[in-house]
Amino acid sequence: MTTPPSPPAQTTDPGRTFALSRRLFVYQPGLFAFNLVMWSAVHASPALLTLAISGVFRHLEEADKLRLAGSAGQGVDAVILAAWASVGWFAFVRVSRFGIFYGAFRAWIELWYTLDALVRRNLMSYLLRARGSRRLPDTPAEAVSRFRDDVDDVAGYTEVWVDGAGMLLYTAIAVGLMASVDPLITLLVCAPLLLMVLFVQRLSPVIRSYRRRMREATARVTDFIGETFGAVSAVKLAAREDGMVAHLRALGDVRQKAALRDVLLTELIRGVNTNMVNIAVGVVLLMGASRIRGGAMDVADFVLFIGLLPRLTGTMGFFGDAIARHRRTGVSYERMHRLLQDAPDTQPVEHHPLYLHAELPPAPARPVAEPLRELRVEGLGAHHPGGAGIADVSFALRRGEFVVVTGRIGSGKTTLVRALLGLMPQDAGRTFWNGEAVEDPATFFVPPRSAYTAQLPNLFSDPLRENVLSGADAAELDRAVRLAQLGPDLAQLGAGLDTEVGARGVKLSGGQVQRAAVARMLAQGADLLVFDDVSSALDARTEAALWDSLFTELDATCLVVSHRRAALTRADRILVMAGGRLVDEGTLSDLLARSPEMRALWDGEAEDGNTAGAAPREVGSGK
Ligand SMILES: Nc1ncnc2c1ncn2[C@@H]1O[C@H](COP(=O)(O)OP(=O)(O)OP(=O)(O)O)[C@@H](O)[C@H]1O
Repeated sequence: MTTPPSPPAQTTDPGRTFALSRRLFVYQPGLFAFNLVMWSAVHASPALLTLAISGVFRHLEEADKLRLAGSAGQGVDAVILAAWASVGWFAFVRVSRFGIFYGAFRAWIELWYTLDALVRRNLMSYLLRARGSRRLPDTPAEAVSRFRDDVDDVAGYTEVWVDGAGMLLYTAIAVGLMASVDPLITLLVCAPLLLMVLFVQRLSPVIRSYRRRMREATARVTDFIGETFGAVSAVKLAAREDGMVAHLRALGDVRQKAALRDVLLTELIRGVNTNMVNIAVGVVLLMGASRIRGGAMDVADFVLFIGLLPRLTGTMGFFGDAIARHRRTGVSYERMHRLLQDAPDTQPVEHHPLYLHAELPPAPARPVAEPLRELRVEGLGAHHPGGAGIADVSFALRRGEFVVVTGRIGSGKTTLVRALLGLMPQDAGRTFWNGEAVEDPATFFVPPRSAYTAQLPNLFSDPLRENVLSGADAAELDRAVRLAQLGPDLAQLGAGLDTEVGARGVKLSGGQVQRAAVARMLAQGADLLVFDDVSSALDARTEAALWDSLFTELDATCLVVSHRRAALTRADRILVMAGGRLVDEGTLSDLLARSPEMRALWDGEAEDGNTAGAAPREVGSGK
């Protein structure tokens, strides 16, 4: 599995990034403003500290001069008092910085996590509800990375603005103070620092490409490990352990080289940066010493320079980094947009309540749906990215019918039910529920109208009970378990319904996963039940018992993908798919009489030895 390269940064519009970020920051304007004030105090207060220290030296120098000039008494005392006042001021600022920093940090964490949560909520909400965007454009690992890294980048970008105001204030004060003392030294010190920032800026595409390669190499290793875990038995069966280890080692080597390059460049820049500060301090020491000797500068001014300089480089580096982060944020917005596909680009920053400090409101009651009388599908078409799919499929399903979709492997059965239910985009056709056109199948075909069991159902890593109920009324539990033929399994599983099923239900057998998924579907009490080949992991007798119990106890309408006789013999009508088209439709006896395709399927099934319930059921017979 390869990770597609990230979209290039230059395609992002910096103005759009500003607009989206602004919308995000004002989610809680009070909290944002509080952060701005607190962090301005944190960043600008060191200038006050340096001023205080410089003040101490200035007063001491003054006292010395007064003493040398022969004056004593009140004048000197007043200056010494002023020096103590500066020390007191220093101590006050120093101590209050602890409090300010604590408050600022708490406020920042609150803001950051709130914005993180908001963006994640917005992405998830769109993925769960949006039309036509249900198929993820990339791998699930990529989607997780959007939720983790890109959301962090976008919400963390607030830091640039929160810190920026304080940094700007500090830079203005520091440069102003230094220039008022000695413009030439200020220029000599600031110019190389500025050049360094520009140099790092020029290097930033290289830094980004090294970083990107490192992330891609890491993602390849992660993906490979994930795939290996998912295919342990296949690897063992094929005796491919050595090959897998060698491949992992090769991926690890590539990752190591990419990581080394990235870290080396970053550390090199950091080293040069730190040394630039040392060089700047050296310049001040050399030039300052000669100026002090010449009387053009006093110790207090000198202290001012030495005190303000180190942080000044930090702030300049910060602004260089801020530009890079702005671009990175733009790229993150673009990636999220790609994940959401058809969403407006403002979707990640929309304002919605988060309930971080309050109880969640109760889930909205399920809408009361009009009971199904007839489902009609006209000219349905849907295609997978490779081009395979279904075209021009039309059929109708009336209340209480048991309709089986059958066909050879790859004939389009699964594609038909998934497209019908809106689980993949349709590219043609219309669907009518009791004569009313269905506008958005994905949000329409949900309980209580319809429920679906996939060919390979997913369970959550929860107790079996939670998996079966999945939000349904607990009163439905026993009946759903019984109808789905899950009862005998409960006796086998040590903890019955309290059994933890493990990630994706790995602690259950294939058949148990399918029966649990069927029970989950039945618990929803839906009108239309759609089964995609659930019989593939059920023995013929259990399958026959499953259909029989549905007929006797439920008033449901069923659309069932199957090639098994247990289902075919019970069908009111059979839809025969071949090459992505509906090639025939009728009762089993009619189809067996006229359709060579149906006869081939029926005979193929007999060869598999699946003969439970083999006698064709009369059309319209009671259930
Ligand atoms: N995710 C996918 N991406 C690309 N092509 C796909 C995808 N899923 C199915 N196809 C292709 O679409 C066609 C129809 O597949 P589909 O799964 O609908 O057939 P099916 O009749 O349900 O097969 P089976 O009996 O094996 O479940 C096949 O050619 C298949 O290769």
